[in-house]
Amino acid sequence: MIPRIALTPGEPAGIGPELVVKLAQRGSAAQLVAVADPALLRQEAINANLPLQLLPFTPQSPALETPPGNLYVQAVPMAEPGLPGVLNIANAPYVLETLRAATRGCLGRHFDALVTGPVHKGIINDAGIPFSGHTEFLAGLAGVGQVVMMLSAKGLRVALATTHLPLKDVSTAITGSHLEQVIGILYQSLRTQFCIDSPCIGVCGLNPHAGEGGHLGREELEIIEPALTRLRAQGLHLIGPLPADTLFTPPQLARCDAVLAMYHDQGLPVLKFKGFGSAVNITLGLPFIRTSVDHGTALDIAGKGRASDGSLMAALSEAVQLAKLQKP
Ligand SMILES: NC(=O)c1ccc[n+]([C@@H]2O[C@H](COP(=O)([O-])OP(=O)(O)OC[C@H]3O[C@@H](n4cnc5c(N)ncnc54)[C@H](O)[C@@H]3O)[C@@H](O)[C@H]2O)c1
Ligand SMILES: N[C@H](C(=O)O)[C@H](O)COP(=O)(O)O
Repeated sequence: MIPRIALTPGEPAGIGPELVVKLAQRGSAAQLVAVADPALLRQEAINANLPLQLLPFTPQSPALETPPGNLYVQAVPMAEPGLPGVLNIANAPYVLETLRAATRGCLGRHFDALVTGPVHKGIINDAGIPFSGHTEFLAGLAGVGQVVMMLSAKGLRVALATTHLPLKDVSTAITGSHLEQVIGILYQSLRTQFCIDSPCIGVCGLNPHAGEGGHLGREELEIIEPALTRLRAQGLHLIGPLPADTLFTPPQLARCDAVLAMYHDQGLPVLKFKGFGSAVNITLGLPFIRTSVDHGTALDIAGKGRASDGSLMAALSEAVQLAKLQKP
């Protein structure tokens, strides 16, 4: 099987388009289809002094491998030409349209997976479009109520109970039924997508020292522990809730196939310290495979030829592996 992968380069002023052009230089045993403005990709190739031939993508034809220096393209036009490092609200709708087009292709089974480059959440909001991240946006497009963000580095998987939420709203968002849904999706994905028969999930507490028996917060006693008890009764192997600074130590991590952090900056700094540059962001619970890079738009180095495509390569490789598992 030759997997057909949709690639969205993300924010046109960021490093995403450059990384997609770099990735194309390697060629691929998968069919790589950039869902993007062809003029942007051509300009990036000229800037980087790299060869690039854009080939038309026809969803009805059988999937083909991608020769080095080539890229299939499904065209989505930008509103205005972009400059590296310079955000432009006029192009925010373009960024979202690439995601809509790629998602339609995934839902219609024209693509076997979606690999996303980094978007700039701020400029999309500045353009007047509420947007908190791919994870929530793709769930909305797919009509799925709950998905789970998981980042994976060598030897560590970290999933999040809440994603792009102000810290002051985290505690109220962590309800028993929410945790049961999130842990249920994580557990099933570890079994079916990552082939772990009986996964063990380590669950962080929310408060310092997991609440210190109720003296430093009661969410562990009143919400997290009861949810874990209900899930254990269904046969799930769960550790915790443990203080995050205990769970993120080598002896505890050695017991777990994944860690569930209660909020973004409880889990992702640890994951990125371990694997930034080659880690992969995977959305669990979507009706299609979606992986992404572990970094942002890096406006400070856009157009300077310094961006590393390590995480994009890892995201592509993970997507291909998951697609082959799903459709051998
Ligand atoms: N997958 C995504 O869409 C995604 C992920 C993270 C952040 N973001 C968004 O990106 C924007 C900028 O975020 P930020 O500045 O916090 O993080 P960032 O990852 O863009 O940059 C942090 C630092 O890492 C460097 N860096 C990042 N990627 C690199 C690469 N591939 N090669 C070399 N150096 C690299 C940058 O130059 C910068 O110094 C924000 O709007 C944020 O929301 C998007
Ligand atoms: N939370 C992610 C990170 O820090 O790497 C990033 O913002 C991307 O999230 P989405 O895939 O939802 O855009």
